[in-house]
Amino acid sequence: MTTPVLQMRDAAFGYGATQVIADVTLTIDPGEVVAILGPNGAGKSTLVKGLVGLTDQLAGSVHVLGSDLAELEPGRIGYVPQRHTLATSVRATVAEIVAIGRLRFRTWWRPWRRDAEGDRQAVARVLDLVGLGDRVGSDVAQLSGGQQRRVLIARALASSPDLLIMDEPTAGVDTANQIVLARVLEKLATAGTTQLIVTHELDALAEVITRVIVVDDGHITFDGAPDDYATQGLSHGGHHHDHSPAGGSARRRPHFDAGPLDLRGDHHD
Ligand SMILES: Nc1ncnc2c1ncn2[C@@H]1O[C@H](COP(=O)(O)OP(=O)(O)OP(=O)(O)O)[C@@H](O)[C@H]1O
Repeated sequence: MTTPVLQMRDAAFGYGATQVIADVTLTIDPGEVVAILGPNGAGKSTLVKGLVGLTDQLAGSVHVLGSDLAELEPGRIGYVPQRHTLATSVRATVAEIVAIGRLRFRTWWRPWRRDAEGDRQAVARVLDLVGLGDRVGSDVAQLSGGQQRRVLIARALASSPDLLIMDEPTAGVDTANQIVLARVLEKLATAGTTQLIVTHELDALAEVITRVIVVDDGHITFDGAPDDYATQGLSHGGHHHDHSPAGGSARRRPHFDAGPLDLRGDHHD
């Protein structure tokens, strides 16, 4: 039996004493590409931010590949925040931003010893993957919003995460760039990258999604295959209450022979 990438039981998340989302029980297996849908303010961001320590876990258990979330080594979960671009007065090149994702592979006891060639290759590889292989040396401020979003995806991928979380990756991006982004996510899915994507634009990502979770008013109200969401979910106004915690009916990607991205390079000591 494969170890689930993510396993949550009766988990709740919020801000300090304020609970925003509760009773989250779900299992995500390797290779699944899960869309999290739901109205504004439902608690989608609060849920995914809880997985990277940006909101507080207030109840239940959360395990990532068998490890308790509280003990998880940084970088195991890649995170692309919502509505975030790289417009800044601090100048940085695309490669410099993406290289931040490599910090996971520096050791605290020897921070100066780095595998410069391994880092360079990993950065080049993730930039190729997101279609920005020719922009390595560009100033990020010169890139479009959609391209900056792809730089952030590359930065998250540079840490070779077991799970890639993206909060509304296609929001505020024009249709042409949405298509480019959808292709990037498809490529990642083919490589076996497990993805959790908060989105309002399911249509743009229809080809890549293997499972849909709907969050409404701080609870999961649907968890199942995209086809079931399309047929049952819509006919019930998007609020299907036959909640299947283990996602047993979720469609699995029929083929993925490549393993998850491994960009660790030579970080052995
Ligand atoms: N820093 C915070 N402190 C307290 N409450 C917050 C904080 N940030 C968000 N909330 C509250 O948490 C609730 C859920 O917000 P969240 O951003 O998770 O929703 P969402 O489903 O991601 O919405 P959207 O689609 O608009 O991004 C909202 O009622 C919001 O007011």
